[in-house]
Amino acid sequence: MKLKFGRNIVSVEEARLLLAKHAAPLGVERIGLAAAFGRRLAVDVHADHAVPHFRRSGVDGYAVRAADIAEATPEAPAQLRVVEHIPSGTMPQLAIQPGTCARIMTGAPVPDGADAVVMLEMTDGVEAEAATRVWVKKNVEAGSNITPIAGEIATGEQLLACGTRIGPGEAAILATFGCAEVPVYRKPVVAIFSTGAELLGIDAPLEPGKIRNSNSYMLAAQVEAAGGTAMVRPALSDDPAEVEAALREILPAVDLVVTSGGVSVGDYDVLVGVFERFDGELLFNKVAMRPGTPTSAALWNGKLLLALSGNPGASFVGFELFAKPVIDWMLGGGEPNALQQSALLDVDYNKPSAYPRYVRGTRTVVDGIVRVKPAGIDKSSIMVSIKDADCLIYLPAGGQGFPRGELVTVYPTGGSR
Ligand SMILES: Nc1nc2c(c(=O)[nH]1)N[C@H]1C(S)=C(S)[C@@H](COP(=O)(O)OP(=O)(O)OC[C@H]3O[C@@H](n4cnc5c(N)ncnc54)[C@H](O)[C@@H]3O)O[C@H]1N2
Ligand code: MOO
Ligand SMILES: [Mg+2]
Repeated sequence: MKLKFGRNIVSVEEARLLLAKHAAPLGVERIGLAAAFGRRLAVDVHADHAVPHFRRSGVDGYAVRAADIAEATPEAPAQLRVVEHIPSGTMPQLAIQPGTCARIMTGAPVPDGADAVVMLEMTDGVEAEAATRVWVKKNVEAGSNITPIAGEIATGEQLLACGTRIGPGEAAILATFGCAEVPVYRKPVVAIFSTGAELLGIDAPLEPGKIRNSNSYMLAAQVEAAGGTAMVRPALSDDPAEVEAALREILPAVDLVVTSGGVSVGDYDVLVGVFERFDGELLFNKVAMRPGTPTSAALWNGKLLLALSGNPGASFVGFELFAKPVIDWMLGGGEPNALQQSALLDVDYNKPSAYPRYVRGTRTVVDGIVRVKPAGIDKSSIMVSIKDADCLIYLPAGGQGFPRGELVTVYPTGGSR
């Protein structure tokens, strides 16, 4: 099989579908709630009790029978006998009988017999008698300042769906219901290999003709932002047998392998050689997109291998389009483009393209409208502008380019999904 020039092209969407078939959620682990932020739940969460589970006072004041103070005014306050004091966390001991009340604090259980709580500010007490007698200066409606049992959440209600990412609101729910240990999907471990004889370690001095391996660290940061665990492996040479051996060795220990470089038509484009000799299943080896047209993917012993173009811009974009959704599917997530936005193009973009383009973009919001422009020079060999990208600008194929003011679709990059 000769792949270098004979390749079957698939669309970005087709490529994603091919990957999705092999990117099921990983196993489930139970971890402490504080360690689970950002992870995805592996179960539905239902309320096993009501919230609140007692009638809860919303203010500091007196729990009363509304009928007892129906006529109360500042001039003619209603006098009530205080039968007990109820701090938060303490159950009342006495029911409220006509003519009596209980001093009660915010969040405390309202005693039986009471049907309203009057705020402290609406009452007067004589210092010496304050503990036992109060004058209420205003009437309140029955139900005032009391949250009824289940007023917020009913028993049995579904609160969170399997696959939900655990953020602040989810953390509050899980804590409320005593989920000290949370079942979440395991984080995918992603091995990252760069290929190419020109690559130096990042701690090595520069040598003529060589460069330091920046892609591996860029990709590792992308893996972590996507919710995976990055495992940066030493860069590989241009020898297909050596690359195949390194990939075979790491495969059992990881959930996904991402390589960068060596997928084009060059003499030393080693991944092409690996795909020609290996015993896995090639999923695709050309995608209708720019940059990263030669992006390839294979299935090897049940594990996905994603081979990204080596140019830094193409590696970055390829990761966002393909590896990020794979990692999120493994984490129990769903739709990869859920957070796509519409934005106004802020510059003329005059480069037409035979394939859809995914341009690294920088967004701004002006008067509530999202505007976007390319992040620096839009060339896949350019690394330095990646730091300025917060999205990919999708530009469909064909045409004469796109004028400033055109409404375009953008996909947020990095941890934003
Ligand atoms: N005759 C053709 N030549 C090229 C074509 C083509 O269609 N016909 N496509 C060009 C495009 S577009 C791209 S993208 C690259 C893809 O190349 P590879 O995926 O084979 O990647 P390499 O050849 O290994 O490297 C390309 C470029 O990127 C630098 N690189 C690679 N790895 C790293 C790394 N880990 N850190 C930093 N920089 C890296 C490498 O030194 C090269 O400069 O092919 C074009 N050529
Ligand atoms: O297709 Mo290359 O991958 O543009 O940059
Ligand atoms: Mg090459």
